[in-house]
Amino acid sequence: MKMITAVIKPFKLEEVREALAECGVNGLTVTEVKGFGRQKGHTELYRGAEYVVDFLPKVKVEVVVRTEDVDRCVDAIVNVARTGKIGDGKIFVTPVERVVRIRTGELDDTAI
Ligand SMILES: Nc1ncnc2c1ncn2[C@@H]1O[C@H](COP(=O)(O)OP(=O)(O)OP(=O)(O)O)[C@@H](O)[C@H]1O
Repeated sequence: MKMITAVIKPFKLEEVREALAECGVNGLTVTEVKGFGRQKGHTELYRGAEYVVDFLPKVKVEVVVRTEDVDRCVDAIVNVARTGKIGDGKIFVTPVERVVRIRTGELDDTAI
């Protein structure tokens, strides 16, 4: 099993959720985060003064999938989250050792 962590532009969340649902994903976790990549921050005007905003709002989507489903899910996220402009985000794939469904005690593949 692998954890796919996608940091995306917030307005892309709904499309990413739909794309993952079409891939058979049954659950995921969403967190509002801030970050920067090469995009860095930008300058914003607030009450007439200029402020440099160091961190931009992003959405982090975490989804654990079977290893054989990783490529399909990653492709699905890339396809809908890409605008072609800087700051489209990143996807990280990491190993997951164990999953437990608390209600039933089911484990791993059957618990995803
Ligand atoms: N190396 C990293 N580690 C952890 N989070 C990262 C990393 N790089 C980017 N992020 C997260 O992803 C978000 C979006 O990154 P961003 O798209 O700006 O990356 P980039 O590499 O600069 O790509 P682009 O050139 O398309 O802008 C960042 O705001 C940050 O939250």
